[in-house]
Amino acid sequence: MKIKVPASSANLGPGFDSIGLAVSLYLTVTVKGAAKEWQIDHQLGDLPHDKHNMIVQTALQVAPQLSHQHLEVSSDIPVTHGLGSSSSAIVAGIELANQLANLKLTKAAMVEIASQIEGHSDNVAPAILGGLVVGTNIDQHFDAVEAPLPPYDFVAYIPAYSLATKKARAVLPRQLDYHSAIHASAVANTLVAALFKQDYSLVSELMEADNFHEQYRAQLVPELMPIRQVGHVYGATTYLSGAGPTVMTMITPDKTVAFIEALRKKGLSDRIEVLHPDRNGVVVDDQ
Ligand SMILES: Nc1ncnc2c1ncn2[C@@H]1O[C@H](COP(=O)(O)OP(=O)(O)OP(=O)(O)O)[C@@H](O)[C@H]1O
Ligand SMILES: N[C@@H](CCO)C(=O)O
Repeated sequence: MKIKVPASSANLGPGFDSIGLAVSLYLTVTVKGAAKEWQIDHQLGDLPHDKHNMIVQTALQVAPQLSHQHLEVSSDIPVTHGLGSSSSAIVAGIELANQLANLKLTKAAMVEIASQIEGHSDNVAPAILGGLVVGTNIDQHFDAVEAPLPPYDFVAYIPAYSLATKKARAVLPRQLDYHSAIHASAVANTLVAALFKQDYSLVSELMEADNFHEQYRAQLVPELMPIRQVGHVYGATTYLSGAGPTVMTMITPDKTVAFIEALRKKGLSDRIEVLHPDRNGVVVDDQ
């Protein structure tokens, strides 16, 4: 059995902790069979190879009775880079428990569990459901609405350094004053309306008008503003993906190549991936 989970790009500017898009990088977990102890084969740096691995920890949280398994994990989602690697691991763990313990969880139930574990739902919801998801936890449950997919390429500029979500949340203010909060929320509300109306010139303006997090995190990700400026030359829209440091640019496909060449000319030499929305979310292949 193989479990495949997409990466996700959260926030899309002002949709802080509430908007996320599943994108075309993947974590794959292959279940090789029963084992004496949990054994996780992977080449993903210093992540644990035993029961302390986040995928196993999550699976055991959902189904504590699971017997030990030998798993093979591969992933092209960079870890601690703002593309939802932890959410993809959590979602893989929930699906692993779901399949091995035959829990028959619906996707909605999986989102509930995953958002409780992750603490916010903007990465886990698209990783499970696929597509562009707007959602929030309220009264102990999760409300999610799937939005139309923007017809754009998503160019991810992935700096070589990593940035833990915890560190990127530590630079945020503890409070916003009342008027600033109302304005920030008004921008986010209008962005959501524009996404559903598929009015992408409005989407572009509002996606770059975040007041919740980007101005505080820009000091940690010096690439954000230069990439946004280059993007403007190509009519593109740029935001900080999740907690960063990945910088995401939403661009008309016929401009993608020229945009990437312009980034390279500016000396931005780190990894670049041209991504597309993933429509499926987590999938299981029984072969
Ligand atoms: N494939 C994986 N297997 C097991 N654990 C993983 C895997 N990928 C990520 N993790 C865990 O998730 C942690 C990274 O989480 P973090 O929230 O800081 O970054 P991120 O999820 O990549 O970024 P963001 O939440 O901003 O999109 C890693 O330190 C590791 O503990
Ligand atoms: N919304 C989250 C995503 C990262 O987990 C943040 O920006 O901190």
